[in-house]
Amino acid sequence: MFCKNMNNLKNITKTTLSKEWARLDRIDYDYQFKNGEWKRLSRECYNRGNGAAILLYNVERQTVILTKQFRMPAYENNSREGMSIEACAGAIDNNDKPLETIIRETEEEVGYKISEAKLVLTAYTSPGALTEKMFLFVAEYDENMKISKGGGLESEDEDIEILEIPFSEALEMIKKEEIIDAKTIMLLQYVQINKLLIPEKAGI
Ligand SMILES: Nc1nc2c(ncn2[C@@H]2O[C@H](COP(=O)(O)OP(=O)(O)O[C@H]3O[C@H](CO)[C@@H](O)[C@H](O)[C@@H]3O)[C@@H](O)[C@H]2O)c(=O)[nH]1
Ligand SMILES: [Mg+2]
Repeated sequence: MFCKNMNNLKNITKTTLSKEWARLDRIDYDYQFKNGEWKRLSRECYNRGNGAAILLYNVERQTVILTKQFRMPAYENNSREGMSIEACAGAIDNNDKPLETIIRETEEEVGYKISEAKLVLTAYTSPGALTEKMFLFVAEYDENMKISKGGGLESEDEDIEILEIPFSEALEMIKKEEIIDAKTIMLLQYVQINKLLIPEKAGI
């Protein structure tokens, strides 16, 4: 069996090593190196589906909305880094579209009702280990869109603090390594590079 568009890949077999919350598969495959030699290789792939994230920004206030929550994998890596500051994000349920997911997560996690969002980046977050592809959005927010306190779903054991912080401070937090989540850094830098938040726009 050959993989789509790849004639240097064949005989792919999949063994599920673990299937609880998500699925860990070992995938074995024959791969032909540039020198022509074929080798049987093996890679573990963790599959928890795809994800969506959003950076909410307000031009008048020059602020962004972020979340703060405990992340066990980050704590496991470095116990001082367990509390993670991130853009609002959620896993995409099987049949959902990324936009539907992010509109729902925005209400659940930060309490803002948005009706539209702009897809600005699509990125594999860790393509050597995760199957996950992330869809990254931006949207403007204002206080009229705040319809609930947010904080995440108790039924899902979510415990999310909502932060509204000046954009300039968020950029400083990247420099100080207080924001170390990749999707969040990408979104903040997208807003910076594309000048979505600049003082002139706010009339400052
Ligand atoms: N029991 C159990 N529950 C889990 C596990 N992993 C996640 N959950 C539950 O599933 C919920 C997932 O919440 P979401 O808001 O949908 O996802 P997320 O954890 O914020 O993930 C988002 O960010 C991740 C980190 O950047 C992304 O990896 C992911 O794709 C998504 O965008 C969590 O609150 C938790 O209740 C697990 O291993 N075990
Ligand atoms: Mg989330």
